[in-house]
Amino acid sequence: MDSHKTLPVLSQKGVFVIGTDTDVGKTFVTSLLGVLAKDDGYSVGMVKPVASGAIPMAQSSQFDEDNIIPRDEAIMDDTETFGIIHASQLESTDATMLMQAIGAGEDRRSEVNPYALPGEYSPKLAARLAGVKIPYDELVEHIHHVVNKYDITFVEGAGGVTTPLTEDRTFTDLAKDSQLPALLVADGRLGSINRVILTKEYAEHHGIHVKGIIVNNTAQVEPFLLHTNIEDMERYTHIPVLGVIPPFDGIDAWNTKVEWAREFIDSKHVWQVLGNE
Ligand SMILES: Nc1ncnc2c1ncn2[C@@H]1O[C@H](COP(=O)(O)OP(=O)(O)OP(=O)(O)O)[C@@H](O)[C@H]1O
Ligand SMILES: C[C@H](N)[C@@H](CCCCCC(=O)O)NC(=O)O
Ligand SMILES: [Mg+2]
Repeated sequence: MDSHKTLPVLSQKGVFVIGTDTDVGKTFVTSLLGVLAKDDGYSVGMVKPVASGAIPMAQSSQFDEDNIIPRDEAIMDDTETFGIIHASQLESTDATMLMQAIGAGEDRRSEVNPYALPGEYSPKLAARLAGVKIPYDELVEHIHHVVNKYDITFVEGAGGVTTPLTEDRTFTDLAKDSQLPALLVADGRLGSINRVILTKEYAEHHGIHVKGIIVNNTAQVEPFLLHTNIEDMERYTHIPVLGVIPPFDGIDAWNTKVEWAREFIDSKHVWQVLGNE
C-alpha cells in the first residue's frame, strides 16, 4: 500500500528557519523537525544554502567511514542539475546533521549544502577569504528547485536573521526571495523577549512572514522565568510558541530522536500553522 496517499497534503512546502543569533539551535531544531516530518510520512528536503566554519571531510567525527561516498562523485552527480559548484571538499557539520535527520546520503550533500566555506566568520567574509563568489540568483533558484521536489523542505540560514551572505545580500534577502514563511528559533534566557521581538520586527519589516517560534531551552532557564518569557514573546509578537525544547541527553539514534522530539513538538500542529495564511 502506498501510505503516502493517505497523508494530508501540506499547504506549505517550505520553511525558512531563522534564529535570534548564531548557536541558538537552528540546526538542532531543524533536524528535529526533519525527523518528525519524515516520521509523519513526508518526503523531506533540507537546505543549508551557504555554510561557514566548514571543516575538511576527513576531520568529521560524525561519519561512518563505510558509508562515505567520495564527495567528488556526489558533486559530479548533482552539478548539472543545480548548476552550482562546490567551493571545496569541505564538510559543514550543520549540513551533516540535517542530512542525518532525514536519512539523506552523501549523494544529496550538494543539494543540501551547495556552499561549504572554511572559517568561523559570516558567509560573506568566509567567501571573500576563500576567493569564492556566491551566485545569489542561483542560490534562490536552488531553494525553489528543492522546495518543489519534496513534500516539505527546511532551509536553514546562518547566524541571526540578517547575517551577511554576499557582498550585497544578507540572509534576510535570501529568506524573503525564497518566498517561504519563517520559523524563529530562540533561547528562553533573560533577554530573549527582546531578541525575539527585534528579530520578528526586523524580519516582518523586510517581507518575511514569521509564523512560529521554537524555544530551544538549552540553558535550562528556571520554570517561572521561562514561562513568563514565553507568555511575553507571544503577547508582543502575536506569534505562537510551537515548542519548547530541553537539552537532549539521549542516544543519538533516529528512533530515539523521533520519540523524544514528539514529547516537545506537536508536528501536525506545526504543519498546520505553517499552512495558515
Ligand atoms: N536542545 C539541544 N540539546 C542538546 N544540544 C543542543 C540543543 N540545541 C542545540 N544544541 C547544540 O548546541 C550547539 C549549537 O546549536 P546549533 O548548531 O543548532 O546552532 P545554530 O543556531 O544552528 O548555529 P549556526 O548559526 O552556527 O548555524 C550545537 O552543538 C548543537 O548540537
Ligand atoms: C560560523 C557560524 N557557525 C555561522 C555564521 C555566523 C555568522 C554571524 C555573523 C554575525 O552576526 O556577526 N555559520 C553557519 O551557520 O554556517
Ligand atoms: Mg546551524
